[in-house]
Order: sequence, then C-alpha cells, then structure tokens
Amino acid sequence: MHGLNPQQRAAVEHCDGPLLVLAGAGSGKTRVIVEKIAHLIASNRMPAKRIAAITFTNKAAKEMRERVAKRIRGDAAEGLTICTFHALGLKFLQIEHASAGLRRGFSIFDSDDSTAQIKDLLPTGSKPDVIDAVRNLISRAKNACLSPEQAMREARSPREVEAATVYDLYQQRLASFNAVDFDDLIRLPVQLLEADEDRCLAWRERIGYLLVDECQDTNDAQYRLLKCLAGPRGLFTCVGDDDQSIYAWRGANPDNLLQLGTDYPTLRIVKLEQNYRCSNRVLRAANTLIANNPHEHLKTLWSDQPDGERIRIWECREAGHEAEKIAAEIQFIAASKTAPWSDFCILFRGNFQSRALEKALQLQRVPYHLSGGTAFLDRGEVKDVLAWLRLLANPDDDAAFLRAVQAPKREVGAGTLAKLAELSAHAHMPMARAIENVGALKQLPPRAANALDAFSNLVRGLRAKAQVATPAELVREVAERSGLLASVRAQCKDEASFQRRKANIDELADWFEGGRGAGPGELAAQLALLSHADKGDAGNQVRLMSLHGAKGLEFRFVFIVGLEDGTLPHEASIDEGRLDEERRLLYVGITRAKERLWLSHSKMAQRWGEVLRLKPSRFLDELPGAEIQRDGADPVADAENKKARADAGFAAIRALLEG
Ligand SMILES: Nc1ncnc2c1ncn2[C@@H]1O[C@H](COP(=O)(O)OP(=O)(O)OP(=O)(O)O)[C@@H](O)[C@H]1O
Ligand SMILES: [Mg+2]
Repeated sequence: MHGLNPQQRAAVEHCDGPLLVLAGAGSGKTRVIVEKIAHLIASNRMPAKRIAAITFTNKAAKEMRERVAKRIRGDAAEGLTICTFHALGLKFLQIEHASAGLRRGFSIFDSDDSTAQIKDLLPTGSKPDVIDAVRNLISRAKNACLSPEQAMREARSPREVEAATVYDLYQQRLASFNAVDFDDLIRLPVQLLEADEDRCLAWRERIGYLLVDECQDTNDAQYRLLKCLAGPRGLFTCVGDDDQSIYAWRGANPDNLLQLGTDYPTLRIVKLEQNYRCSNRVLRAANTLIANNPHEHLKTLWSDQPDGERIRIWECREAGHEAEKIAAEIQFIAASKTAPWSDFCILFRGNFQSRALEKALQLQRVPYHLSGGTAFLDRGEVKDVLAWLRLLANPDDDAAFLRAVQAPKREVGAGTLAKLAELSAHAHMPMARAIENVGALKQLPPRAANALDAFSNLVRGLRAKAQVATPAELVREVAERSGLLASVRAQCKDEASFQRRKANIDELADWFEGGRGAGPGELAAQLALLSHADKGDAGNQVRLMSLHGAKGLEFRFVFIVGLEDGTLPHEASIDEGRLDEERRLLYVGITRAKERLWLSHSKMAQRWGEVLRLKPSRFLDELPGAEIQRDGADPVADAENKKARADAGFAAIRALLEG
C-alpha cells in the first residue's frame, strides 16, 4: 500500500462497514478502489470471486481490469467482477430470468428498438418530440422502479397519463418479444430483490463486497440495487464527487450520496484533498470555477505539482478556424515535446462539434480516434449482424427478425411483412415462429413464401452452429451465410471500400470476450451494453470525445472547444436555469488536464444557412484572471503567431535530427 496518503490508506483499510469516499477530481478515488480490491484479496478478507466493482462505462471497467491486473499478480484476481450497473443487472437476469418472466436468450432492446415500439404504440403521425417526451417519461418511471399501474396512479398531466398508458402496452410488447430494455436491466433485479429476502441473502452470498466508482451519477434504481445487494451490514465502498455529477438529465441523483448517510448510520466518510493529476494553475482554475456553484461544504483541493503554463483562451473566427488552430498546436507540441498523439484530448459539448475537428485533423494528418460517436455501432452492417445474433438467440424477437430478414434484401417486400405481422398477431406468435408454420406461408405470395422458408432454414442452421462456434467464427459465419457480405460487396464501388466495410464486421468479431459456445444471446447482450464512448483501445491517436464521455480519464494536454453561451452552457440549460450542471461539466473537462489546458470559442457560426454572432461563454469570466492568457482572433497576429510557431517547430525538428 505504499504510495497512498494517510486518508487513502484509511479508506483502503476500512473493510468492515459502509464507506463513502467523497472527494474532488484527481484525488485518487479510483485508485482507492483498485488498491482496495487488492487489499481485500491479499488480506484474505474476501475472495476475488465475491468482489464486484461497478464502474460507469465499459471503458472504465476495462481500464480498471487492466489496473487490477497490474496490481495483482498471478490468478488471485480470478473471478473478480468489474462491470457497469447494467452489466451486473444483465448477469442477475441471466441467472434469475425465470422469476422475471423471461426465457433464456432474452433480447435487450437498444434505444432505437424502444423508440420504434413506442412510436408504434402512439397515434400515427405523432411528432418526434412527443415520442421523445413519452419515452423519457417511461424511462423516468422505470428509474423510479414504478410499474405501469403505479405510474398511472402518479400521473398528473395528460402527457403523463398518455405515457403511463403506453408504458403498459410497451411492457406487454417487450414480454411477447421475450425482451427487456436498458432500464429493465436495473428495474427488474430491484423488483425481484426487494420482494424476496431469501433471494437477497443468496445474492449477498454471491457478492460479498461491492465497490462503486462515480457514485454521484447513480440513479434511484441503481441506488436501490446497491442497497439490496449490500444489505444492512453495508459491506461497500462508494466513491464519488458531487461536483462531477453530470447525468441529472438521465436520471442521476447526486443526493444518493447524502442518502447513504441516512440509510447507513455507521457510514464512515473519508475525504481526500490532494490532487495528484493537474498542474497547479489548472487546479486553481477548476477550484475557482466550481466555487460558483452552491455548496454546503466547499472542497478545496491542493496539489504539489508545479504551476505550469497559463491556461490559454483562444478567440477564433468560427469553428473551422478553431479546429485548424488546435490541429496546428497539436502538431507543434507533439513535435517540440516529442509527445505521443495519445497525450492529447479534444473535448466538446455536443457531437455535432466533432465534424470541424475531424476535418482539420485529417487535413493536417493528425491521427485521431473519435469515441462517443456511436459511429461504429451505428454502421449498417454491424447492426445487421447484431440483429442476426439476437434472432439466433431469441426467436421471439420481432425487432431483430424484421431487420435480419431484410439483411440482405430478399424477395420479401414491406407488404408481405405487414401481412405476416398481421397473421402472427392473429395467431399470438412471434413472426419468426409464424413462418415455420406452413399454413401461414400459404397465405403469402409464393415467391415471398419460398424466400421466408429458405430464411427459416438458414436461421435453424446458424442456430446449431452457434452452439459450437467461437464468437469470432459465429460472426463471420453469419456474415457469410446470410448473404450479407456478398450484398455489401455488391454495393461497394471498389475493393477498397468493400474491405473497409468488411473490416467493421471483423472488428465486431474482435469485440467479444468469451470462448467457444458463448452463445449468440450472450454476444448480442454484450454488444448491446457497449454504449457510446466505450471501445477502449484507441492506440496512439489524439482522442476526441464529449465532455460527458471524459469522466474519470486524464490526459497531458486538453483542449475544450466551443466555449460559447448557447453551446457551453448549452442553450436549453440556460433557458431552464440548469447552469450548475453545465458548470460541473466544464469542471470535469478542466480537471482532465494534467499539464496544459486550452479553452476556445468562436465569434461566429453558420446555422441553417444564417450567420450567427456568438458570445463567449459566461463561464470564462468566472476563471481566475491570473491563470489565463487570452489570444485573439486578429488574423494578422494569428498569421505572425503561426509563422513563429512554424519556425519553432522547424527548429525543434532540426534539433532532433541533430541529436
Ligand atoms: N497517493 C498517490 N500518489 C501518487 N499519485 C496518485 C496517488 N493517488 C492517485 N494518484 C494518481 O493521480 C491521478 C488521479 O487519480 P484517480 O484517477 O484515481 O483520481 P479520481 O479521484 O478517481 O479522479 P476523477 O474524479 O477524475 O475520477 C492518477 O494518475 C493516479 O495514479
Ligand atoms: Mg475516478
């Protein structure tokens, strides 16, 4: 345990009762979790297989696994669970599926599937914002662990009544498809556990000690799951920072941190005050900014790192200019400090902001990795394979059937599918089962019936294969035998673009952990849980990600773009007076920087063909003047600056060459 400060050590050694580590950014909270896992195992307090550490994203889970692997040698860590709340919920349901009314191989509907169902249940022609509102209300009810009946009882406005009605129908659909949605992965375990003390005891036998990172962003359902699993003895360590609560919009409730004290009177609270991550200027700027939020107890973080360079604030003409400046600066610093690309990170508020950055980085040949864009998982061929896997695992999954049967296109048109939907609804069976029924096929046009029959045989063959193949084999087999690969080839203009799309399918195969016969359901479930921002290995590339996706990470050089009123803080947050959360978001961004930080904003933007004048973010005025250096949007000064930097860059390269 050497290298920990006394507070960290106290947190690691407190093993017999509930513990909350409440501390600011970069103070070593996540490090405490890793050390504590090692300590629990090494001191024989708890075998690895009875320890579960919960992280906020799969990426964070992967990182923690790597840190633990470095920390614990040999096989002592075998059986340790490190995953997200959702993955834990999935594990629970895979074991307890029968009690939840699910059959083995149940599907997880992603948010597109859920939206499609909700849209279908609302009156035809409902506007997207109505669909969104209803979806959010249903999600909120689920996060509060309300059943449809309870949601109906609590509904106040006509919209809430409508949402509760749809919620009821939506659950019936999910049940008939043998499917759950993301929210159910938490809600159902909570329901089952709260209703059955014996089941709680059994699970506490399985999970003897819980550790939760980023606890400020748990929602109410997750908090209840934590309580059920930890039991009255409260064998857990939660770590969090109320100043980094940035998911209120998704139902996160930072008051859960306080609630822990009420629910567990013996809760021990440890505070950490030394920041080990940021240069002192960066840290002072972060402290000053966050002091503008209301606090009961202001945490003051200190650091014994050097002051470092001033924080740069760049005023740019527009987003393209901003992106160019950043790309040039990265080139310059990478060359002059011989820093790898992976030391740089560019953070933005909204995904639309990444386009200008990508363009500039490409032009200047800076390799980058964009996470957060669901780009990979949204690619057609990837979604197609996923639909196939789901259908192989779960014949009742109509959403997967509808996608797979058209991937690739076969002689089954929309009219036939509508007719089939009608027939199967009539017969109370899912579509994939209906086509195995000769009577149903006879009522369809012969060519379509033949195509469906062949499809059905194919599914059967692949299902058998799934029992014995490795995940990678299965993915490739599906791509080949379904005809997907051939159809992708036919769509591509040249070999290069075919190889690029084929590479997506190969990459998909690489994503899966798990050995032979893991089963398509397990695979599809794993993939469904890989939410945005999650694919780990970006290699030696500049990282581009949203501020939300940057939680818990650290980089030597950090750029935050778009510091304009309306972007950060976001327009809707200004209108609705939710500035505190936006300020926390910027606080998260600033505290990612270990060495240097740049904040930039544009004077103008093109939106919908109109030129808008932008105002610098009000948060810039809240930063301490002494830590800042402002650079203007003056083209002449810019050009001079650029030339000076180019000269310096050349000098640096020359120096390198000369050894
Ligand atoms: N006692 C220590 N001595 C030296 N370095 C430390 C110590 N504790 C933590 N660190 C380092 O400080 C950095 C931040 O630690 P960590 O990521 O655990 O902080 P955190 O509190 O989880 O931050 P965040 O709030 O951003 O999630 C890491 O690089 C970590 O290795
Ligand atoms: Mg952390």
